[in-house]
Amino acid sequence: MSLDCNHKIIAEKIYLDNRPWEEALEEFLAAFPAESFRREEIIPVSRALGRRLVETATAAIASPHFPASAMDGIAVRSENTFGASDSKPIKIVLEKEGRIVDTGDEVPQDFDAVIMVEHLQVISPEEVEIRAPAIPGQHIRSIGEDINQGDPIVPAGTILRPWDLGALLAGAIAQVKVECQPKVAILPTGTELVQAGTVPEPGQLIEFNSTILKGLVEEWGAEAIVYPITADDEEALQKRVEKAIEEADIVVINAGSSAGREDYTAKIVTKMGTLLTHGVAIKPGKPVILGSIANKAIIGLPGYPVSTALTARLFLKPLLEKIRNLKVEDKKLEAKMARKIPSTLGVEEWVRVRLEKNEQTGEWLASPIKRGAGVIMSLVRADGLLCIPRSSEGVVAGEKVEILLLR
Ligand SMILES: Nc1nc2c(c(=O)[nH]1)N[C@H]1C(S)=C(S)[C@@H](COP(=O)(O)OP(=O)(O)OC[C@H]3O[C@@H](n4cnc5c(N)ncnc54)[C@H](O)[C@@H]3O)O[C@H]1N2
Ligand code: MOO
Repeated sequence: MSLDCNHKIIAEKIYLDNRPWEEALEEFLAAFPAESFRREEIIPVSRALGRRLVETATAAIASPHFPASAMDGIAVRSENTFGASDSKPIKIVLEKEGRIVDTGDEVPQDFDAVIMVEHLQVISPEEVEIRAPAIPGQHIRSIGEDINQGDPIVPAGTILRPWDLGALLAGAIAQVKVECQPKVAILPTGTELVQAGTVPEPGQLIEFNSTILKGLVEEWGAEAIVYPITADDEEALQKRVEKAIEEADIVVINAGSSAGREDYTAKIVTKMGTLLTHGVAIKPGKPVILGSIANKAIIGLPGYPVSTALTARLFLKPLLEKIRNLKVEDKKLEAKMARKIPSTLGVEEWVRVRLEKNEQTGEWLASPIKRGAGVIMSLVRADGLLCIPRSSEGVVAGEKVEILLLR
């Protein structure tokens, strides 16, 4: 918008779409074949948690790769122990017939059993007595007991878990070929914003949405690249977007999404690529922007923090899931509404709720929290989100609802 000389507001383009978000999302996802974002890289095993393994990894060495004692005690030759009993104890001369070993130590050659220290009677510093025979192989972890050299350790396609990484390292695999994480550029915008750590003057606001987004992006298995704050300046924003498109697969522009004088996102997407959606029928988060520039995905997330978080959840999460071919499951819970919440027909509304358990019935009771999209504390306080569908004018007290958990 702009002001004419009589200071009246002149509308340039105020209308936004009012599409169902599912329809906008479907069209958006269809614009990006997942394969076009998939790349592979070789990285140290220690950094590969949560990554998809591209090639089956086979053990370079066996584990253990030497016969290892499984207990603290002495290594013996089992043949020297046969016949030992309470009535006929056998003496073992240390350094000759027995060697002291701790758990994990190599069992010296020619020794084929370990007797636990609890089962020894010390006669002198050089001699111990045993009262039961040792079975050959007793308390010895043989070569390859865990992993044989050349054995497949983790099959291709596995999303690597902590113990997968441990097994790879045990098999002397130091590096693995994995799928790259999608890269998400996060561009906070707004002349009023100042970097966290700065004391804000009146009119200035501490920038924090990029930290929320970075956390979400990492939770959803992608790499976040947070850019410095861009002022509300069309040329500056365009330059940032050009750079971000070169560096990332997905560019998230935060704020500047609605119809204000300094809201440039939709304009820039239209100029540089294809604007698919500007505005969906949800509250909060209505002015979301979806598009593409040079085959990269562009998402304009509304600036209010709750709108930012919700629209990221609705549009960025599914795109990352498509690229990674992996769903990050939502946690849900059935609850009963503590009181009535009215909602606008035709708009899907997402309400933050607190949950309380009725210890007698075991039922969960959901109470709505303040609705403002600028109230970050509503997310801090909330246990979950309730979605009131477009077709509904609200929920009534006692109604059974499904809550998307935030904890
Ligand atoms: N005339 C109209 N005004 C507005 C409409 C509308 O349809 N017509 N939509 C409203 C809705 S709904 C939303 S949501 C907001 C979205 O606004 P923008 O995406 O353009 O964001 P801004 O106006 O720049 O910022 C809103 C608010 O959020 C703060 N903000 C922005 N970025 C950050 C950040 N990185 N960290 C922390 N806080 C941030 C910003 O300072 C503002 O206070 O528009 C309504 N207006
Ligand atoms: O869409 Mo806005 O996020 O309702 O306030």
